[in-house]
Amino acid sequence: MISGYTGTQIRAAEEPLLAAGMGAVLMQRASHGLANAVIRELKGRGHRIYGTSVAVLVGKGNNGGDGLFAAAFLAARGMSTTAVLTAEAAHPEGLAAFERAGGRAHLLTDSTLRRLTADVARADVVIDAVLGTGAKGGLRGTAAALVSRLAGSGTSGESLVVACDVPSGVDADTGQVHEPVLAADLTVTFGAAKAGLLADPGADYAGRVHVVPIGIEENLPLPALHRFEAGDLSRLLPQPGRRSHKYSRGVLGVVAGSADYPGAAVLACRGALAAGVGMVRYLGPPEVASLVRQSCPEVVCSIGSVADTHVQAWLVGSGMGPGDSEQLQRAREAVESGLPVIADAGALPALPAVLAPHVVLTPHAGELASLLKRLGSGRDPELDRAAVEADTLRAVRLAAGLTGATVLLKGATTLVESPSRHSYSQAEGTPWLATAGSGDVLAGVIGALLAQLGSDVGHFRESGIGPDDRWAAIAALAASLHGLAGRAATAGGPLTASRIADTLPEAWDKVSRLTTGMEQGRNSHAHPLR
Ligand SMILES: NC(=O)C1=CN([C@@H]2O[C@H](COP(=O)(O)OP(=O)(O)OC[C@H]3O[C@@H](n4cnc5c(N)ncnc54)[C@H](O)[C@@H]3O)[C@@H](O)[C@H]2O)[C@@H](O)CC1
Ligand SMILES: [K+]
Repeated sequence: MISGYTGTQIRAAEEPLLAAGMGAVLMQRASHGLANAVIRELKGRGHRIYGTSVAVLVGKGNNGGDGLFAAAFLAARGMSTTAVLTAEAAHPEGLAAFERAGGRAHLLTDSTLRRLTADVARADVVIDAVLGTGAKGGLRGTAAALVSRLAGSGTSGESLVVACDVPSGVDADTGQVHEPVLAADLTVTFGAAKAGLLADPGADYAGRVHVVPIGIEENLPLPALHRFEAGDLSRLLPQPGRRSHKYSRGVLGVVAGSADYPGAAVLACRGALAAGVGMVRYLGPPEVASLVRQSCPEVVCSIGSVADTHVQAWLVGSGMGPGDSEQLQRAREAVESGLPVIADAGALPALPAVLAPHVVLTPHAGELASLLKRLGSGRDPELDRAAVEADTLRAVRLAAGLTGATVLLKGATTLVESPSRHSYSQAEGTPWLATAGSGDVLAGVIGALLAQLGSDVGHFRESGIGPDDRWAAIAALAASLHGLAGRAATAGGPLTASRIADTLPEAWDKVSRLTTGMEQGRNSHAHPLR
């Protein structure tokens, strides 16, 4: 499990060590970790270290100090180092160490902007150490102009860009982005992962994230965000026992599909079957049921009522529209049943405003904006799709708080939020997953895991996950599996939703073979987060 913390939490954890006079030690650990990560990355790419050029963009605070000390380490390894000071003030000891090591520092002004931009664009490595957790807002003045020019010319695309702690302009707490931001290939972050690196749009700019421990770990509070890793899946995914039978393994009821979108029902059923549910019972219009039967002979179809259908969980809404009144009525009955429900797509606007944690809503950004608008989102009635995308963590938290339901926001990074503010962020997927029907398969996987795991409070408690938060954990496990299946199904080319379902058992099998021992065997100084 990866834990994400807000910048504010990290700064609070640093406080006792700073009070004990350990500030300089923390900065040495951070900057050493940053320099080592740069060296590892260059070696990994087959580049030599000696003679390779590095330009560090330096802000006036401690983030700039980290950058200067790291550049001093790199200069000592024979790299050709240039520091671009974006403010008249710079961390004095850091600057002194950098100059002692033979580095050259230049002040960025209107008159040096053009020349220094060209120098930075030519560097093999660019370290962004302008703003860290102490930033208010984004880059300004000549620093903003330099980064805009680099991004505009595309020249930074040829350099290895490494962000120090966070890409400057990304809010460490929320992942909000203040443009312009230099997109990093790698973010080397100190003490623990920042929540803003694990949520979009911040994650778009962070690249891979490496955590460098600096000795604050025992002061850290409960994390703001969690991310399951393969070892967690191996521990938490259900495994049938020797005496299991199809009913004990979980039965999922599916209310999905319509005359317009019959395929959604098929894909939801395929996702559920691929995710190990004991049985799927489908309720819906005869023409959709007939397609489901043809495509998935395993599914038991009927036109019965929700009340008469014995299941452990319901999936409702995929491929349904506002005109599908009979199906929407079934969706509402499923929610009223008190059983766990995954409510997708067409069901979202049709459900009561106040729900419960065992109801998992799965909107994309546009659907979440509509949901928030319908709920009157209190302080912010203007919250539209763009606003949701610009501040995903806040939007998903708002929705979980207002509805009382568990909310999963689909996207490049999937966020899941329980109403008691237990948050997950999963990013195993690939952009190829953005294909029609992919969300229907995800709904099926969530439904299958709700049916199999929903009643097993103890299973989650053993992992420190409380009863009301287990629904979010189940949704996050499903998002993770869906992402892993998508990644396994593409060799770098297009993907269909059916392939995601087809590949899912293989992805499940692969993670189930992992043991947590493998996780412990990892290099504790560099945790690759994606
Ligand atoms: N506090 C600590 O013990 C440690 C901090 N570390 C580093 O220190 C960073 C935090 O340092 P600071 O608190 O000095 O703050 P930052 O270095 O993040 O930057 C803020 C500095 O720039 C100014 N500033 C704020 N917003 C600005 C903006 N939009 N444009 C221009 N200037 C702006 C502030 O007045 C402050 O001086 C961390 O991100 C990390 O890199 C590490 O060295 C590890 C130890
Ligand atoms: K930075």
